[in-house]
Amino acid sequence: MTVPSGSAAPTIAPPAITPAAIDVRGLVKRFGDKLVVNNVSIRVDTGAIYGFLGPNGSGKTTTIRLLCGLLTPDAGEGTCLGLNIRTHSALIKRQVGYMTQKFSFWEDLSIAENLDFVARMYGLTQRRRRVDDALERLGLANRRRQLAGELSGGWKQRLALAACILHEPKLLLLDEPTAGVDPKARREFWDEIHRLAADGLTVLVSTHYMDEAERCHEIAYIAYGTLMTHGPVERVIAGSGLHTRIVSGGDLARVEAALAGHAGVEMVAVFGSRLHVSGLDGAVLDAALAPWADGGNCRVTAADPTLEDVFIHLMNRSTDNFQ
Ligand SMILES: Nc1ncnc2c1ncn2[C@@H]1O[C@H](COP(=O)(O)OP(=O)(O)OP(=O)(O)O)[C@@H](O)[C@H]1O
Repeated sequence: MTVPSGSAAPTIAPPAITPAAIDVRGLVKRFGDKLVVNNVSIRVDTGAIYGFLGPNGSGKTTTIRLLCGLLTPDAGEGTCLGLNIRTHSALIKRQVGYMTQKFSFWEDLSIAENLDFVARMYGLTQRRRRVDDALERLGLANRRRQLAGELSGGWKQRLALAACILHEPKLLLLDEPTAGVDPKARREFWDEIHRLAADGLTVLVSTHYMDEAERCHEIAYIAYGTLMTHGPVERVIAGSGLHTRIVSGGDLARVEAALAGHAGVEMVAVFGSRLHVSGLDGAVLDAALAPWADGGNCRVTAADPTLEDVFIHLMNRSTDNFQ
């Protein structure tokens, strides 16, 4: 391309730097002699959906609470929404919407009445406008008069989410928000979360579902207080160092039994008519599979590890020091 003489050379715009919604370093939390959060540092971009995964009771909820000043760390520092998590927790809390695992409604009140009740409880101004906005945002407007007790699991979760955004928070904390909800309702719930994030809301969500993890912009895997990996899903998978082979055809149950516990084979599991085999060294894996690929009638192909492969691998490598 030629630049006409006399005109200024085109300038290259610098990459957009998103301010961090959360930026914390070295967070530590103990309950009694149990080290529940061990030196965790995390940065979450504004408008990002950040997922927390890990075994039950391994510190996900505690970490999320520390990140936004709902709990005070024993060590560590940082900011949430630009405010110091130690000294400004009251200010942070006002800008946080928290959907706990146990949201409760008044079953005999309608959806709109439940939301109005929540708005009154929190002393919000412009209640009517806020309730109408939340109903509209979450596709609940047509159901506003339906009793909460009659709602299916998916709609109940939406009502819970509506209650969390009534005060127009900047940060949403969702603690396993779709546990027990069917796949279609879960997908719709996540569509809503993406719409909220697109409008600038930052979302921290804990989940045990792989498909939900894959819908997060970034994820963190926490096992027994330790942050084992974090980043965008593709980077977490690539950084795992795992190699995976798919075995099909032949007597898969026999292959599985032979490979379980075999040196170099970290994981082996049947998925329908295919066997997933993963390990840290591709050559060792191929050597373990050679008798089945060459002598047997199995087909062995290389594949990318899935997120589930990576998480099971991480879980196998971590030790439960909470017991
Ligand atoms: N207030 C508290 N006092 C004492 N122990 C606590 C407290 N809160 C959490 N714990 C303990 O800290 C550990 C981590 O709990 P946390 O709820 O953060 O885990 P989690 O990963 O969110 O679990 P889950 O997936 O089951 O929801 C658990 O052993 C739990 O029993």
